[in-house]
Amino acid sequence: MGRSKRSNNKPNAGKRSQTGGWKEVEKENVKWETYYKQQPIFKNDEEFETFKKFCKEGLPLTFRFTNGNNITTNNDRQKEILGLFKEKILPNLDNVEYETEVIPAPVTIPWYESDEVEDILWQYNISKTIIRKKDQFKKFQQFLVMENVLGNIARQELVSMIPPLLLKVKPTDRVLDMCAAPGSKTMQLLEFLHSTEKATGFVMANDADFKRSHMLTHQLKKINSPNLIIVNHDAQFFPKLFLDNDHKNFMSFDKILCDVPCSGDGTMRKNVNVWKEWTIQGGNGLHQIQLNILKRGLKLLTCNKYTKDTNELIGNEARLVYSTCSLNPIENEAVVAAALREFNNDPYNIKRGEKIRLLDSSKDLNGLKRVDGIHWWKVFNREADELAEYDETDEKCVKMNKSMWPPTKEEIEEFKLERCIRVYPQLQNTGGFFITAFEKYKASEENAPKRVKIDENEDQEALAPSATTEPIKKSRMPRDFNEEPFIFLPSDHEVIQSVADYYQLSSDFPRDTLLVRNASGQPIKSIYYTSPIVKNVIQTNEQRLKLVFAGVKMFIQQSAMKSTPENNIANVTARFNWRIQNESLPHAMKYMDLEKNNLIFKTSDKEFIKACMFHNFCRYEALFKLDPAFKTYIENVTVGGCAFIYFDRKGTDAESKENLMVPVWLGKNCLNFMINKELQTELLYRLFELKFEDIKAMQEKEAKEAKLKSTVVEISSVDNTPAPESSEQTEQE
Ligand SMILES: C[S@@+](CC[C@H](N)C(=O)[O-])C[C@H]1O[C@@H](n2cnc3c(N)ncnc32)[C@H](O)[C@@H]1O
Repeated sequence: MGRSKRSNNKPNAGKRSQTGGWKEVEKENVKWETYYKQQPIFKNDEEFETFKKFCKEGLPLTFRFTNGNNITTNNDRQKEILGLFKEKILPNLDNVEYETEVIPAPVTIPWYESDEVEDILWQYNISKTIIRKKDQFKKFQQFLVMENVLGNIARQELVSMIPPLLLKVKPTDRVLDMCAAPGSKTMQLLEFLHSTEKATGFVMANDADFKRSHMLTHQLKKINSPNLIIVNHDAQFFPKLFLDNDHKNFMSFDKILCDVPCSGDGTMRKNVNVWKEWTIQGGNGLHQIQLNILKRGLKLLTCNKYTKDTNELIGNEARLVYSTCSLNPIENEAVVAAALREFNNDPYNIKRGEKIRLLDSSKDLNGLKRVDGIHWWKVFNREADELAEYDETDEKCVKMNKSMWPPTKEEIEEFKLERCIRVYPQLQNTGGFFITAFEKYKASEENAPKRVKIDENEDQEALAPSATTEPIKKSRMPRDFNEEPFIFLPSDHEVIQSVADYYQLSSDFPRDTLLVRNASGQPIKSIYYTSPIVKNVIQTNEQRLKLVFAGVKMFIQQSAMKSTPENNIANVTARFNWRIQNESLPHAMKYMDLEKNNLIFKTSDKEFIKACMFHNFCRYEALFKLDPAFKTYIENVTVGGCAFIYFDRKGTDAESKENLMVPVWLGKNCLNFMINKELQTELLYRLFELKFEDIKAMQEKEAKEAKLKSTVVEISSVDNTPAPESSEQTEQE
């Protein structure tokens, strides 16, 4: 393997010293070493030394080809970008020489399977430092960054991808990600939810940290899912949500991810400060909160039911995955054992006949090298005293919890902690991770206690301030005071009527799931679209949820034409100022008839598309010359509004090329592709094989010219606002 001490010890692995110089973190920690050597994790010192050696090295690069925001259509984009990587980038990465090393080519990871596309996950044993230093990698890095920004490639540590895989999310699932920020696992959950055309379930991503919960919004925008809800709660007290408007039934979740806060000692290859900061107290101090979050998750989980005679699962399997990026048994097996012990002995659960157990995942993720969970471990206090058992009268046990100690002999039999998964850095050159899957089930009826009527109020989860059955007064509304509200528009609202008419959306377009985010409740700037289930969850639980984000921005009003009482949008016939946001087009497209919709101009002419894409404002005369059919189209369409160019690439090009539909703004004399600068770059590279340098030069030239003409070219703005007023200005000049 191309691993050299020098190349993998990253120079940025440190912190500025007080004198201003760069101080490298020393990759040694005696407390950590002593602690782990005493645990029954590694067979002998030699095995520990191998572990330590890997912990000191930089991590390989891992990247996954996703379907980006193309989630509701087919996998053509994913296949095309993967094909491009294999054809144009990969050949340059084979056995690259660097100083005295030869770095082998990237390899695929077989256990990340997708039904549709092969080879979606890659690992390349090279550090970021070399990538930046060596010119040969420049194209590869530009490609990675470009596709990552657009959400077509996910950069995520290999082991961090395991928990969502084990959750086995289906498009119909109600999914809760309890500790979600920064959101790399939520991305995967959404990818799985949208693995078929129609996702009827949803993913609720939660984080207790207010800022981090807002960060999730930014991160997850890449995937632009109308089935996502972002909330901000302490997961220990996550509120029980109602299922329906009459507030009679509580909702349970089919899949729950509990990727809890942890000491992170499995991430020391990436987060070098762990070497400096690791203490015994770090893990000990997190044990209780980890247990509380896990217990809350188990409470909210759907209970699996089995047939009486054959013990077969009825319906879909519900499961919860608990994970940490730590290898410390106090944060892992001790938490899992305590949850099993407490849940299965809780009189409330016994009364309901509900139990929990660990699932056997040994047949899952075929090819992943892993080690079984452990049954016993040593417990140390912050002074590193080894404590044989918990004694509340012993001073040494202050700040310790009884649940930190290993299970009894009987419990070992019952708990099956070997079903937990431990992944060590040396097994397949990754970080360290701990993962285990739980199910909640009803004991088969022969053994179950007689059915008893359950009084929900007995449920101790009233712990949660917002989980009372009393209606919550306005002053106690959990949403943050400064947050804009989420207000659904009535389905017969005139603006909805007008967008549906203008874009010729079919009658099954869900007109009642569009919302606005302003106090007036009127569509002023943007209209967001959610899936029906998301609308139901939000409306039913308005008083309980601290909602951060939901919905994808679908319609945006052009600032040039504000809707006023005098200028009633419904009366505007010559011009229409609500455009469709490019990223949300895959959702809207489902309700458009591509054959009959006369806003769509179809072409398979590469030169035509190139001309449109190359210039921010492309004059019609030039385009008429390239494709005379476009003249007829323009003569019959309303200029001064949004329309679409559909680029059919199957006819002219080889298979597995993505057909593209792009929103355009039609001015009086020219056309403007409404895509942002990042997508413009990507498409010019992907479709026309232009070099990055040439694309950049072209974009700079366009921007300069636009400036010279004092136009407001906003093609690069985040909102990809095409600024029709600027088209107008350009045309007038
Ligand atoms: C290990 S990180 C989660 C990583 C995330 N799952 C991912 O893959 O990107 C733990 C997260 O838990 C959040 N957190 C800490 N305490 C929490 C609590 N009581 N409830 C919910 N989230 C919490 C932290 O803010 C942090 O973002």
